[in-house]
Amino acid sequence: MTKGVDVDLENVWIRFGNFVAVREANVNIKGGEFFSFLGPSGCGKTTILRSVSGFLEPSDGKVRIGGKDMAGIGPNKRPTALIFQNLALFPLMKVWENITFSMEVKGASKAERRKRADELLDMIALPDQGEKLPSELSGGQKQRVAIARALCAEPDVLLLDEPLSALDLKLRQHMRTELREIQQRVGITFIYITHDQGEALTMSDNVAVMRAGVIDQIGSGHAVYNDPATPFVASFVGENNVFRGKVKSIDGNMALVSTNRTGELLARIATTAQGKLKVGDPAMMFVRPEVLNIAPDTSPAVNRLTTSVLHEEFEGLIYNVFMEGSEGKEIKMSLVNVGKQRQSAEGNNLTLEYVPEQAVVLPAGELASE
Ligand SMILES: Nc1ncnc2c1ncn2[C@@H]1O[C@H](COP(=O)(O)OP(=O)(O)OP(=O)(O)O)[C@@H](O)[C@H]1O
Repeated sequence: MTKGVDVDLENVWIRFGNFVAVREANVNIKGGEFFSFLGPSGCGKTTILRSVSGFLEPSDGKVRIGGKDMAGIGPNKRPTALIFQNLALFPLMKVWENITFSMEVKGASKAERRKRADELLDMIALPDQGEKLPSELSGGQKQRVAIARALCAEPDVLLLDEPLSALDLKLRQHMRTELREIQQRVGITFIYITHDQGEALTMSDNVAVMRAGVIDQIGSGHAVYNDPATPFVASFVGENNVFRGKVKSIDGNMALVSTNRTGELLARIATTAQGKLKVGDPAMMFVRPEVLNIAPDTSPAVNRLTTSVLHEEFEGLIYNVFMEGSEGKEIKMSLVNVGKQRQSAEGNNLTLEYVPEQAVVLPAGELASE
């Protein structure tokens, strides 16, 4: 099987009439990487994928695969294979025939096809299932057969457009691990489209977070979660509490933000804003639910906020405590369940604290809508 090749988008714009679906996309996807485009519905993820697969030409800019400019090269001539949400296996063909359909079209012998099907069935951990019909497989098994069918054509790049969204939650979570394992086994470039941040973070080497046609950030799951480049990324990837205010002072990479309701809050300036954020600038401070804690009486005043508890919920692994925030938004704190029944604080005031380095300050900007 071929190893993956780089996929590059250079200054790619895609317009439909006056509507800009993708704005100035610059992306370098390394050969053999699992790369995801993550963003809400309608942000342009599928449109980007279509420009890589060749079903759509960019209005401006270049798509390169393996360094080669793809302009004017149709989908059948590109070293890519595409997997959709609706897999559409051929219902009357056996699993092994489904997998090797592309070889049959090219006139390969039955013996060759059978041999290749067995290799691919091993690859997707479904040995000895080749004689079954698709209707005799589970949803997850069908998904794996669709992947094997796409891999049979020996693409350099596999494009996956929300392939797990039709599966139920448990299977979806299981398939994340499977997909990642298959990708590591075959070693080719996977480009994955999803609006599910859990999927993107668990499987990807790198993630591009998109908002309304614009790529806000490209980085590892760790980077986009812990060091978001924009308020949109901070509020779209995972859960976050946001506090609005103005920068009161800056000391190195730390900023003190005066907020309207919750006093002065200290946090680390996000990497992209370091050296740019100035005293007096409108800012947003983000602190994740798992970073908040109940403050002991001795903690320093700058990392503390006092607010009233509205309600609590028990989720098994964690207790979620919802408190009064500003602008009608609740503040959420998640406490790990250590096996002791928690005394509910509903109706009381709580003073919270956090480690300032684990909270992030960004210039004020657009948030993701729920
Ligand atoms: N052929 C087209 N003509 C006009 N507008 C289009 C066309 N294809 C897509 N769009 C618009 O471009 C935007 C991006 O669409 P796209 O399908 O890429 O979104 P997406 O991020 O994949 O969303 P979803 O997660 O819902 O599939 C949308 O506003 C969509 O309406």
